[in-house]
Amino acid sequence: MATFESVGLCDWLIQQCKEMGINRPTPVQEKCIPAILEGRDCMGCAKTGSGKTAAFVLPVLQKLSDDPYGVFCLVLTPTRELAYQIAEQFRALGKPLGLKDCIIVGGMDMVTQGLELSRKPHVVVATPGRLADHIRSSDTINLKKIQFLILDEADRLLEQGCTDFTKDLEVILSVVPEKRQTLLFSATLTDTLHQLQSITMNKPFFWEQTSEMRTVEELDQRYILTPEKVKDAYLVHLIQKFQDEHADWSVIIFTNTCKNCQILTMMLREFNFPTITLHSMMKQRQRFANLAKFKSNVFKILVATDVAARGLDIPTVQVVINHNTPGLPKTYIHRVGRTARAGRNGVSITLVTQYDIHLVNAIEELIQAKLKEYPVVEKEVLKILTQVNVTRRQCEIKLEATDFDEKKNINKRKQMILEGKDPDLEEKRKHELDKMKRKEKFKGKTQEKHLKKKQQQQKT
Ligand SMILES: Nc1ncnc2c1ncn2[C@@H]1O[C@H](COP(=O)(O)OP(=O)(O)OP(=O)(O)O)[C@@H](O)[C@H]1O
Repeated sequence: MATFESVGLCDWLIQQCKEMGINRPTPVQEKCIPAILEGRDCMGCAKTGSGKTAAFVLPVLQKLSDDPYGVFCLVLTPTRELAYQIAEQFRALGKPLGLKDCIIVGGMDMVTQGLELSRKPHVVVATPGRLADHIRSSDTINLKKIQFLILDEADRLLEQGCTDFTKDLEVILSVVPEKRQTLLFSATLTDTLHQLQSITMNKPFFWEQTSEMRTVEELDQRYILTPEKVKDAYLVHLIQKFQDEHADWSVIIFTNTCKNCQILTMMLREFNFPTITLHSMMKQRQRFANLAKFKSNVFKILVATDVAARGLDIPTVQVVINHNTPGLPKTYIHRVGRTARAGRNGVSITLVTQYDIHLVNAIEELIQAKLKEYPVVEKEVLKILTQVNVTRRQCEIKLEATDFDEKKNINKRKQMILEGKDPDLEEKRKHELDKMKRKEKFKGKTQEKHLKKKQQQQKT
């Protein structure tokens, strides 16, 4: 069995790991640490909660202690909360070095960040958008001598999703040296492999955990088939059950929109469940504060959008509930990976409507496992159905009375302007597109009707 000595770590780091309760390397650490210490680029693909962060933090710290100078390492990651979490790992493991780190994320003061950057931290952990803003607006940021560029959740950084990082990445890549070590990590690297390989320079060391299943064995993966209208009653029923039977468990509920997040939080609070929320329409300070309250167990239930789907490491999370079935199987892997971390057990329950069955099939194909039905006494759920739906409606009305939608609209327009688009023109385009889609749908339906009529006529 490998040890931290056998993978090449020096004594002070081994000691520091021990102090943190980390005694033996996990497989991703065992394979990737020696390659990184050798000076190779590295791509590591291992399941959620398998210790990928320490797989890059430890060798970087070792190299840094050999030759500490200037900005040594740049880590990019898709979310602000994750940036803080990674910086914490650097700080904890690098304590004996007196490591100086700097976190550059959106939603925080740019001037303070600029000052911190100018003090030459050893490690910069950043979200791409804000770091690119700093690079564009100032020539004092010097990343020309970094030795390591790390892309955590690398596939997310390179995919063109709703938050598209590719332009910001181009800006960042244009100011870092060509001669560097590039390290890419994620639980879902393989489908963006080609794109990722173009970022690494010298033939990277690639390691992927070989195992039939893409999710961890300690995770009990369940589903509940429910009509859309009964979903919330199931949710309240499940939360009540977990509260009654396992008072110390923490639960994350994932949902698809910020508004839904807000409404579900309000609704669960009406039922006196200690609930808190995390989504991208909140002020950044509030996001951090809510996450801290959830981590410290002050609130046991977190309702979040996919902003919390990747990377967050909260050991007390025993249950993940998907209030909506994720459209992308990859998102499912990351969401349910918030529980059953580092060898612990966990349960995930996905609420599935009759329209989502194809999504479940796609998920099962990717994870190479079948979800099992979660047993529920339906009678119990139906008992609370009316009360839950009335409460939800009341919460919707309450939220409509606030400026939530207006804020959302302003945020959307702000984002478009930042992306160099004209919000009015975009709105017009969207309107036209919707009109065309409606027309097509109508045409399809009429054709279908016509066909059915014809078939009936032929039968008679
Ligand atoms: N060798 C080890 N032994 C025991 N625990 C470890 C070891 N390495 C890391 N851990 C712990 O395992 C937990 C999960 O690690 P980490 O957050 O790095 O997972 P990950 O692989 O990056 O997951 P994700 O894909 O969800 O981001 C952390 O709490 C970390 O402290």
